[in-house]
Amino acid sequence: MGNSMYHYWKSQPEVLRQILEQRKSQTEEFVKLFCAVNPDKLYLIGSGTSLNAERAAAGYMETMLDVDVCAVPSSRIPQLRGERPMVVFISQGGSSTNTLQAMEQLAAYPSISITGEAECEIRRRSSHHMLIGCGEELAGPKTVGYTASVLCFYICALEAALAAGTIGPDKYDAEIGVLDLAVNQMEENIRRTEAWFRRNQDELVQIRKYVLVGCGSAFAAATEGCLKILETIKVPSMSFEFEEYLHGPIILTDRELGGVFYISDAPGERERMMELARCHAHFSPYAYMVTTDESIQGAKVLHALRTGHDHTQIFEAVLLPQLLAARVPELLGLAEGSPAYDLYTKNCPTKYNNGR
Ligand SMILES: O=P(O)(O)OC[C@H]1O[C@](O)(CO)[C@@H](O)[C@@H]1O
Repeated sequence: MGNSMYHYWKSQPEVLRQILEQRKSQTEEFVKLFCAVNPDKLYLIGSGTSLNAERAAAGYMETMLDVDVCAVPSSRIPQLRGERPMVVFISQGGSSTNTLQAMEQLAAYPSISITGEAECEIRRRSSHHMLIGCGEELAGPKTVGYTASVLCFYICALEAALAAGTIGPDKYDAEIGVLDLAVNQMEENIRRTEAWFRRNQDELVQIRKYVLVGCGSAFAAATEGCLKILETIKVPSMSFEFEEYLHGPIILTDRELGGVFYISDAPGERERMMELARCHAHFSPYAYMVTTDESIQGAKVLHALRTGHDHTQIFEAVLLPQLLAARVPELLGLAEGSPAYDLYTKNCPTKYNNGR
């Protein structure tokens, strides 16, 4: 239990609270570099869940810092643009070979690395470094590593924006208040997600393919959630932005498709999404809704607490697929990992020195 995915899943509110509390010291190195470089373009570079965290956080960082923020995969480095670009490498384990390669390729630019592991190759090769703040996550597929990475990007943006004067103290306090609320709500959202799982457990173990549909940050969280589902339950799992789903992918709906619909709170959009969930339920027994609307009732409905701010929906929407990934494999008696993954990475390593 101590190193299980479930254990890390459940630890999220506590870890995130600690990151919020220590935000000044944790972001010190980032803020110093940001103020020295005064970048007009910020590149976030990483792989897998780290890449999903970058993508989730980029929009908020851009708004707070008032600079262009580009989230790119380690293996696809573009020609850097801007007069004063700054690079942020993120790696939870700190040893991904493609991120190390990206660091070599971009050695001429001012950069900082952010890692989960305190002792790692990426840190050894960095001139500037900071920790994600979630400690070592020993379970293979990361849960707290994701939400901690997103929060880490958020606090970097807030502290640097305050130091650079892009936002004033009142705005800063208000933004911290929103993050604080989201982390407090996470505790109750964890409880509600577990209760939802218990109510639906018997049918959840039968689902052989998934689609997760959301808007804004719920879509970003759904994308990370799908990665978790397919890495653990080992079934196809797709995420779509709501309106994009209607433009074709909906055609895949059949009685075996499990659908999770994050119902938007925006008027108009909310009704259209509700209708989509009802349409899915018409064809499949596996139609699940996540909503703040208490008037919608039923065992399949998960009532979530939200702050009313899009960027904090990450911390709520990702909980459901993360819990599926943490619990369903054990109920199905599935083995961890895969022979194909092991064979491939033996011949073509993705971690420096096997991650040691
Ligand atoms: O964030 P890191 O440690 O660079 O790892 C990138 C990805 O590689 C994996 O470790 C798989 O090789 C994923 O779990 C992770 O998201």
